[in-house]
Amino acid sequence: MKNSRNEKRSQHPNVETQASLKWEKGYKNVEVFSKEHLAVSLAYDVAQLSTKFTKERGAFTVALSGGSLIKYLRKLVDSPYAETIDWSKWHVFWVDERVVPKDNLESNYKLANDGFLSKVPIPPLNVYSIDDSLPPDGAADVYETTLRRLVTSNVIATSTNGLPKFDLMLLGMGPDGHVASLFLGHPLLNEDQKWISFLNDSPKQPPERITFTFPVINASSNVAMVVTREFTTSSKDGRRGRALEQNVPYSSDLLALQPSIQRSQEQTPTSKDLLALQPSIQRLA
Ligand SMILES: O=C(O)[C@H](O)[C@@H](O)[C@H](O)[C@H](O)COP(=O)(O)O
Repeated sequence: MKNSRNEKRSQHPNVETQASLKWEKGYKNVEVFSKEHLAVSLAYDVAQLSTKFTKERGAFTVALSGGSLIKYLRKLVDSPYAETIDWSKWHVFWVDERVVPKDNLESNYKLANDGFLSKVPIPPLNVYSIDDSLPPDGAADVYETTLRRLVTSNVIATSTNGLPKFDLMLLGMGPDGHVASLFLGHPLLNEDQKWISFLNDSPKQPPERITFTFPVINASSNVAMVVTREFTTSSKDGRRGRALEQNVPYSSDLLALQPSIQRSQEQTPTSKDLLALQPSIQRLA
């Protein structure tokens, strides 16, 4: 996210800007936070974007991932954001979802609803969960149809190449470098026609999922990768270790993730780079 934001953040009384570190290698868009400061800064940034897009477009489209991201949204449900954000303009989506009933503990919808959505007044019709009565292929098709309808009605903006352009995507990154449900070596990494695809063989449980594809992720106006875990360098089958040693081949995809990175023509971090951040993260945690 942009450098000027740090100045703005420092005007906010709750934000301790000195608690974040810029990574020495000079990736302008990578910041390392203590866990508490991450939650404070994330809330501040999301609120800023909510105000901007609500004013510009009359809507704010946010796509969530699962994982630990949800607990780092916790400051948004407190004062001042609970009262100042225009929640009625929010439209919430999932970048990936496990194809399980919505009340199942594995459901990303349930995770987000319990930890965040149930605590803020977003209109229920603006929360786009999957149809959990369908198998993965059907659920993916229905979700894509919903996105197309919302693009047509301009609730979701459109990129110059006709893709849905979400105002904000909040992504995590798994220990093997996966984002959304796009896993290293999986054929779905190359999907460039569908907006939403499905898999029955996710290496991470549960196996049945739907996921945004890379073209849709890369078309987003803003992407925040909220990475709070340690990356493993070895696993029983050695797969994770190899992924990290090979500098996970997401680099070009990640390069496209943030328009600001593209503009500055800087290198963007891969999973291996994020692994190198761990000492700093541990220092601040
Ligand atoms: O459905 C899922 O499995 C999650 O959406 C997953 O893709 C998650 O975002 C990453 O694994 C990061 O998870 P952590 O933030 O917990 O590391």
